[in-house]
Amino acid sequence: MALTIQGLSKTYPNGVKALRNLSLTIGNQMFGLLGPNGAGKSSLMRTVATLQDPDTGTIFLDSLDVLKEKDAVRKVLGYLPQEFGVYPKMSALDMLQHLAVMKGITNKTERNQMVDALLNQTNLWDARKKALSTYSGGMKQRFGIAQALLANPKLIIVDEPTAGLDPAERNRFLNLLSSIGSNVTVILSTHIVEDVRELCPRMAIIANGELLLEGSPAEALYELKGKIWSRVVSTDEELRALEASLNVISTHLVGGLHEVRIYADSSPGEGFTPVDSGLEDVYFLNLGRQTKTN
Ligand SMILES: Nc1ncnc2c1ncn2[C@@H]1O[C@H](COP(=O)(O)OP(=O)(O)OP(=O)(O)O)[C@@H](O)[C@H]1O
Repeated sequence: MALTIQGLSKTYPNGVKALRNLSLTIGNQMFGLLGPNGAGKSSLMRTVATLQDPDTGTIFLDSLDVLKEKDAVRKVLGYLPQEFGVYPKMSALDMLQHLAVMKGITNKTERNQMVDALLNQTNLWDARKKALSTYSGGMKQRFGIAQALLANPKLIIVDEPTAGLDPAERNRFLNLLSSIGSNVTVILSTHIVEDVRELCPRMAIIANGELLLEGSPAEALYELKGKIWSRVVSTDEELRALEASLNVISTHLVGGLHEVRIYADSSPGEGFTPVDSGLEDVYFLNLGRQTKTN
């Protein structure tokens, strides 16, 4: 299914402009929505999930008008919100059964099969009778995916699912996401560049409610080929001097020293070596461009 978002704007009653004339087309692939905290990702995801209305704009899921035909959208939607709420003393098994009934799966045999399959798929079978409140962060997120996959959704939205997971659990979670069928549109909203690099053939970068880039990570990386230069600087003064004269994309501390990454068509000066571009360069470069134009 294709999701077509056009001219979406939202200003909250407190005056915060969360979405500014945002347009995006999301096809049948895992789509990475990348942006820093406060970019507007959750506002966009909640709007697509029919939980809030924009001030202006339209959203279509194929020919379905998302903002008008909310019940029809909810039937084909699986959603893992950023805050999944309070985890009850209920077991994963009972909770999934309950949610399946709410989703209208009234046939008991069908429901049991679906719930058991999801518990297996999300590797929660052994813990299915334990209270959700006792689950670790990673188990909770896997349960979140299990409930999002109930009733075979055509559109799945996961909002910042890997934040706070340890590396092993994050890996497990990303593998689980990538195992979701290719006939489903999955939107992965995240501020973690690596999540998008590992999983998404298409992506968008948003910040401050605006679309900064839409495309494939591979294309975006190709555009930076040969234009990223790195150097280590040892003092803050040196760093500030570089920041004042060059297009500094990012600085990282490596063993207590600053490793500076620069965007330039040719060598920016002595001591710089050309380095492979990474998706993080694409991300920071786009965020930096926005800061400069605002
Ligand atoms: N209900 C609300 N009322 C007022 N302001 C809001 C509301 N929800 C979000 N905001 C503000 O809108 C902006 C966008 O928030 P949003 O949660 O959509 O961003 P985000 O990209 O998901 O970031 P985060 O990762 O921090 O959740 C932020 O400045 C946020 O403080």
